[in-house]
Amino acid sequence: MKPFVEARALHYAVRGVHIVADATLSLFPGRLVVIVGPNGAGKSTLLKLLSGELHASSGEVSCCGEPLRRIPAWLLARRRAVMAQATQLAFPFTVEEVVRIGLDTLGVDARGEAADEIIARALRRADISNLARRKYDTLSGGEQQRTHFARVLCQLAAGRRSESCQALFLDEPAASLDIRHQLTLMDAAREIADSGVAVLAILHDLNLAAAYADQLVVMRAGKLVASGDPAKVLAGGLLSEVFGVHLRLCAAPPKAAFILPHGHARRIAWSQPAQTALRRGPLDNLVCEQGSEPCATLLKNENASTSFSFWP
Ligand SMILES: Nc1ncnc2c1ncn2[C@@H]1O[C@H](COP(=O)(O)OP(=O)(O)OP(=O)(O)O)[C@@H](O)[C@H]1O
Repeated sequence: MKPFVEARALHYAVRGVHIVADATLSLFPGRLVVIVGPNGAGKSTLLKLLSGELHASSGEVSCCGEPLRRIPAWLLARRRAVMAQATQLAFPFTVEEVVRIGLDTLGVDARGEAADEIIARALRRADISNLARRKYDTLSGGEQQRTHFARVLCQLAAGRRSESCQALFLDEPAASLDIRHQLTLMDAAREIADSGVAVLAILHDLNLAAAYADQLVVMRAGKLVASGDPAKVLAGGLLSEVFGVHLRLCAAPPKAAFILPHGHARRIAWSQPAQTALRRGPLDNLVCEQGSEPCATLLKNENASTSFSFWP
């Protein structure tokens, strides 16, 4: 399969400081790539280089085999949607108007029944239909984040009418979300990837990264220091070193589960078989068990057995 977006030997420097160095990465249709790494590692900068928002100091990014910088903005808007880490809005838009921007950027008819249906679907998928008429600047942080997710869903849906291959870039899309909306958003990202879109997400939550990524990329100081199957990347000692925290492996638990942090007590990330099982498993089956220790939430899936990583 050919990559949809391909970056080779990318460098990006500001005033002689290398923010991204020698980054080579391909995004394939149907695959969800997650980038993790400490603050300032260069993750957002790399996402901007791959999405065409920034141009590399050296190296090349191509999309469908064409150099990204040669693709006109109107066509790029149809081929890829970007949810930035933070978005400032200059006018007092309603939620629906912000989501409609996803259509306006494509230069397509943003009025009419078809457009309304795309917008309604995006609002529903991001669970903000009830907020459609609210002013964006009166929303909570998580509601604003879901509004921008709806906007990019809307842009992708409209762009799909003319472009069969697309990419979705998500920069910390779940940072302000509660656990249900984190899972809902990542489920949607997974579904979008499964529909043939190349998805790249930056996440700080290693649980989410482990649960949803097809490929996990670790960045440190501008460089890609690991890339591959999440279970392998998480199981090695690299993450302890990169994040400066102690990580040790635990024995397999009796049931596959996704355990969320309880205070600062523990963080657990699942290996690939459990991720697959979890994705397919029911999310309404909530129990609370982990030996004698309490844990905040545990999503149980009876069918899987697995090992997991444990941050005490
Ligand atoms: N235009 C710029 N001028 C100077 N420094 C910059 C510029 N853009 C980014 N940087 C620096 O480059 C580094 C990487 O920034 P980037 O936003 O890509 O990091 P990140 O990995 O996404 O971090 P975070 O997890 O905190 O969001 C940071 O130290 C940042 O301060």
